[in-house]
Amino acid sequence: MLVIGIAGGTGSGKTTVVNKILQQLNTEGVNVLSQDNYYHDNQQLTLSEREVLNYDHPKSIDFELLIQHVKALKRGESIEQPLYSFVTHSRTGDHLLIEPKNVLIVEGILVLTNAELLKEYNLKVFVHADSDERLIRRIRRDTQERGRDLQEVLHRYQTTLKPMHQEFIEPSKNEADLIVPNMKQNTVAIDFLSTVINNTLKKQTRHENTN
Ligand SMILES: Nc1ncnc2c1ncn2[C@@H]1O[C@H](COP(=O)(O)OP(=O)(O)O)[C@@H](O)[C@H]1O
Ligand SMILES: Nc1ccn([C@@H]2O[C@H](COP(=O)(O)O)[C@@H](O)[C@H]2O)c(=O)n1
Repeated sequence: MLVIGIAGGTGSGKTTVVNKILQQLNTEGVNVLSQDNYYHDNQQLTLSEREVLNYDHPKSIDFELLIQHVKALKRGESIEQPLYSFVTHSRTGDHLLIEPKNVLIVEGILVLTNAELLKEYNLKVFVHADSDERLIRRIRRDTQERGRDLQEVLHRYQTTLKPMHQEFIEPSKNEADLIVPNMKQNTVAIDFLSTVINNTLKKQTRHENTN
C-alpha cells in the first residue's frame, strides 16, 4: 500500500488538491482518512466548553486512533472510522467502514507533526497558500458550511489558529518531500503529484510480483 500524508494550513486547499488527485489517479482504489474525523470526542464537556477549545494543537487529535487505523489498513484489515461534526464539536456516533485499498491518503493540518505517523508515509506533501488568502477562504467556508459567524472565525484565528499554525503547522513543512503552491489553480503540481503516485504504485506492484 502507498501511504501519502498531505498537510497544510487551514484553507490552504488540502481537500481540493486531494479531490483533484483522486480524479486523475489510475488505480484500483484510494482511501482518504481526514484528520478532521480524529478530533477527540470531548462528549464529557458541555457544548459551550467544547466551543472554546483549541482545535489547532496536536493534542486536539486522537493520533493514537489515527495511527492504529493507518497501521490496520496497511496490514490489510478494515477499520471503522469515527465521523465528526463541526457544529457540535464532537463525534456524531456514526462510523464509516473502510476496507483497505492500494493507496491511502492521510489529510489534515497536523498530519506531518506526529513522529510516529511520519514513519508510515511513503510520500509527504505540504500544500501552501499565504495566510491572508487562507483566512479569506476560512471565513467563507466556516460561515457557509460549518455554522460559524464572522466573530467566531476571527476570534479563533487570533487566539489559537494563527499561533498554532506558526508553532506546529508551518514548521512541519520541513518534513515534506513536495511543497504544492496553491494560491491559484495549480494544474502542473496536480499532474506531477498524480504521475509520482502512479509511478510509485507501478514500482510497488513490480516489486511485489518479483518477491
Ligand atoms: N487554488 C485555489 N484557488 C481558489 N480557491 C481555492 C483554491 N483551492 C481551494 N480553494 C477554496 O478554498 C476553500 C478551502 O479549501 P479546502 O480545500 O477546503 O482547504 P483545506 O482542506 O486545506 O482547509 C474552499 O472553498 C476551496 O474551494
Ligand atoms: N470543532 C472544531 C474542530 C476543528 N476546527 C478547525 O478546523 C480546522 C482544520 O480543518 P481544515 O479542513 O480547515 O483543515 C482547524 O484549523 C480548526 O480550527 C473547528 O473550527 N472546530
